[in-house]
Amino acid sequence: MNIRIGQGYDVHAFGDGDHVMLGGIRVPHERGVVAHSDGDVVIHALCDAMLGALALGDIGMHFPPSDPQWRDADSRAFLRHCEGLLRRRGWRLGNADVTIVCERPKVGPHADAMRRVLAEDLEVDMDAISIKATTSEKLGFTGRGEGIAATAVCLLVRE
Ligand SMILES: Nc1ccn([C@@H]2O[C@H](COP(=O)(O)O)[C@@H](O)[C@H]2O)c(=O)n1
Ligand SMILES: C[C@@]1(CO)OP(=O)(O)OP(=O)(O)OC[C@H]1O
Repeated sequence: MNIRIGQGYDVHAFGDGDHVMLGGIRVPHERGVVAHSDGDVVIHALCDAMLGALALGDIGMHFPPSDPQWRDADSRAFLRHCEGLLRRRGWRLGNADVTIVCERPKVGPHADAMRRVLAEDLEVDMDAISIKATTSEKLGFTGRGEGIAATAVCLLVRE
């Protein structure tokens, strides 16, 4: 088989702070997120999608929340690690598609900056990375503004 698919999902609760990290971009917001690392749900969901495609477990198995080494970590390091795992096995990322779920912050104005950062870390063209967002129409935990979620799917390819 020369293609593999993976999917990932991540949630962080909002907490104290003045920004959220999304796709490696610092997005100003009146809340931060509660997390062991920098709490970047986009990158965490993307890592889980890539690890899922490789059947290599999940992000918590590679970077345990119990390990102080990852406290306040820049999630881009996790992404680059996952990229190395797939490349060493002969795969490359075909494309990835991410959906961020929150009422706020507004994601649209930052989406291209996120795509640029993620494409750089994943060593692919920017058009291989899609970032979308939706509210949940004020329903559920995202709708009440209690937290932020992201889902990701990716396709791995090899010739
Ligand atoms: N945090 C968000 C949420 C949504 N968007 C953009 O707004 C559009 C409409 O959202 P609905 O939930 O009302 O469908 C959505 O398609 C996104 O383009 C956003 O940028 N940031
Ligand atoms: C990223 C890690 C790093 O310890 O911790 P968190 O920042 O809390 O994020 P989560 O999405 O719960 O993933 C688990 C961990 O791998």
